Amino acid sequence: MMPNANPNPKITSEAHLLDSVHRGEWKQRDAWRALRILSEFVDGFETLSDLEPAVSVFGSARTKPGSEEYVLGEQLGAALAKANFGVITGGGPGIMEAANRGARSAGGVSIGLGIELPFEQKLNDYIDIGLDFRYFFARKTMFVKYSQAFCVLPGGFGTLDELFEALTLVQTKKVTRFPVVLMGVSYWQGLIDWLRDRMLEGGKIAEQDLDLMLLTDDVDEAVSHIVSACAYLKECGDETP
Ligand SMILES: CC(C)=CCNc1ncnc2c1ncn2[C@@H]1O[C@H](COP(=O)(O)O)[C@@H](O)[C@H]1O
Repeated sequence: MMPNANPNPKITSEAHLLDSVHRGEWKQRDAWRALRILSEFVDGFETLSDLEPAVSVFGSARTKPGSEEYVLGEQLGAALAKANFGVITGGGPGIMEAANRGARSAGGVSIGLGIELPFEQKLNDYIDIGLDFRYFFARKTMFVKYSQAFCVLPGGFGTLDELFEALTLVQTKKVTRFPVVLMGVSYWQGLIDWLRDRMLEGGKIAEQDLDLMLLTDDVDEAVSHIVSACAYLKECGDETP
């Protein structure tokens, strides 16, 4: 077994909620937890409901400042801000920080939706509107509800979770069709090939499901794709262009 890097991690509220072992707690505590969950939605709705159009940017928490991917995140944040989009991230380090930093440097609105984690964590230094969530599912609702599009840069499990949640919501028409841009062709191409060769070939998804994503390295292409998709959606509703 791998040694745990932190032998005494804090037990988060979400870990208590999802605990499937201590059944005795369910009856006494979960009803109260429901109220805390509700308050998280209320805070999110109240803080974000006046937000101008925005785009969520996802990507690795581990990307180092100054790296090629970090610079791409900064450029994307700045270009989105110049196109009058607020930039929403998970509020953490890495790509999240890069996109917030780029947005702020271009004079845009920079939003961070942080998450309580078992280890010390604070919002990055480039955020104008910041919220801290205890529950991933409440936070995810905010990303979807207050974004016009998702941009996904290279990342790990968290990034894939956010990408596939968005694609599932669009595919099942739980949200109106909105643009999902994958940035970083060499990083994502293997995944796209696998989706085509295994999922599509195996009949697990439809051809049009792959069309939900634009794959590019080009920040201007990403932003103009989002701008035109948003203009189309405004005019025509959620019919596929
Ligand atoms: C150094 C480290 C692991 C810090 C973790 N700190 C985090 N702070 C905020 N959001 C996060 C964090 N880790 C993962 N996420 C969420 O999951 C995505 C990144 O996960 P990953 O690094 O690709 O898997 C982000 O878009 C974010 O929404």
